[in-house]
Amino acid sequence: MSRGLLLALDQGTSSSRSIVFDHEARIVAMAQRELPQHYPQAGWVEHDPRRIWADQLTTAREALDRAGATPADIASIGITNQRETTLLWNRRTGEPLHNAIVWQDRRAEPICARLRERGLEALVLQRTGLRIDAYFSGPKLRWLLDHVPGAQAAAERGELAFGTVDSWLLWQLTEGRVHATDVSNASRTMLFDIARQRWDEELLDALGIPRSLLPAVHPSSHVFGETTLLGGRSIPIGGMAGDQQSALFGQACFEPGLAKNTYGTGCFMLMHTGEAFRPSENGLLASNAAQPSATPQFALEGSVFVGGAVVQWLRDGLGIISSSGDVQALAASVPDSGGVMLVPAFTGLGAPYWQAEARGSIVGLTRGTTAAHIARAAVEAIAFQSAALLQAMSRDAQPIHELRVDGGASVNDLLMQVQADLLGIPVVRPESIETTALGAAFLAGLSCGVYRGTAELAALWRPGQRFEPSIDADERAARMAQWERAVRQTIAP
Ligand SMILES: Nc1ncnc2c1ncn2[C@@H]1O[C@H](COP(=O)(O)OP(=O)(O)O)[C@@H](O)[C@H]1O
Ligand SMILES: O=P(O)(O)OC[C@H](O)CO
Repeated sequence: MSRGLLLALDQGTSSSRSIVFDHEARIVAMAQRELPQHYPQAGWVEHDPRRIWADQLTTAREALDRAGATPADIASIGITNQRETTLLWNRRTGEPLHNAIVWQDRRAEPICARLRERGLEALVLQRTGLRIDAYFSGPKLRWLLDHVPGAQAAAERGELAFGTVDSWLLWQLTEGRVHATDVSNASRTMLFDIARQRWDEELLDALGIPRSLLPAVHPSSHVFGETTLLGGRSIPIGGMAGDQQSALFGQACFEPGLAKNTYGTGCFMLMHTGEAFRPSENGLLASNAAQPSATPQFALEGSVFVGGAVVQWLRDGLGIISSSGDVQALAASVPDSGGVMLVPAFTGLGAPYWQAEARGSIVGLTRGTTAAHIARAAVEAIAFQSAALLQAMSRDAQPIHELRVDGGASVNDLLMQVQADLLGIPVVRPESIETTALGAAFLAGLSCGVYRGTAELAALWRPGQRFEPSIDADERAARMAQWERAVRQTIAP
């Protein structure tokens, strides 16, 4: 008899992972492979599409093995992925025409500059919820069509397929039978009308992108296809979503005003905003949330470029800790940062400041400043940046009542406490912080009848630790004002 397990394929920027969940959302087994990064030029980042697929398949087989499961035990597969990363392949041979261009890659900036010169910013914001930026897939695809010899002509003959990583994995799993994506991934291409949920003709024309390249778009919970590559019996692929929207879903944020923050290398904060689309007026991005049905759902998003990475800098740049986990003890060895403020604008500042040229600063140093004060200021900087994002979100949408957290740095209790203090709302860390993969498993389980609806999923979200604010509103306002002063000094020293 089937064990009703769910297999999540989580293809991230730094690794490919596969996790088997049981019906109660508990992890049964997992496997992981690091993904090599390629930097052919300054500002360029690439991944090998074949390596992505090979590692994903290997980890899926390993996870099944470790779970003692056969394909017959797996009710459905969910895919979640690094978003925006752009691939182009030949429909007949399945051969990629180029390495995948990773979301961090800036090479498409001149293409974006031309779109801005043509005055397309308002149209892009209204249709896609996004700013014109090289981050998104559309400009990256334009670059590929311009620079891979013969690509534009082959695309016009209908010979090529474009996809984000979800589409690539689906194509491989279905052995070239299915070319599709979900709304949450499509909404990060800068080519998708997120309210009407279809590819946008005007934007496709503006970028000169042939329609035949594009995948079909479905809700995130949908039977996209099936695969026999994990063994004899075919398994449905029942869910797909971009990783940040998948984490929002895995955190059971199904209602307007529910929000999550993922503390990894950077931080990604998303708030569910319901079924009505309104572009941000505060420098945030709007996208489609992971959708259980065809009814459009939206999320606001803001990201902090340097989150946990500031801790890596303490380790590798300053050498004041020997592993990331040591930062908590060092930062907690002093009661506060002694007036030191660290603004980690190593690569500029993102939302809500959008200061690409800004560079980092440390202010408030005295003769008494120690490594512990710097470490504390670094941890606090992660929380300050996230608090500024949340304030912008609350101005755009509605106040939120608690923040759900996940990601590698969310294990840091001091960081979580400072975050609750600065937000003035509880910060809740679930029992399992594998919420990205869990979101994909939930989506896959819904389309295949393992779960009946989101109410059942909300009951499976298990809070672990809750951090309550411990300072009053006046102190909170004073600390945020101190942060904003430090940011102003950083932007205009
Ligand atoms: N205890 C800790 N306190 C603060 N940051 C931490 C801690 N442990 C790990 N980190 C940071 O978390 C990040 C890794 O988190 P992870 O979710 O794996 O990131 P990503 O998915 O971006 O690779 C690193 O930047 C690391 O410095
Ligand atoms: O793979 P991650 O976790 O670094 O997430 C990448 C984001 O989806 C980029 O938008």
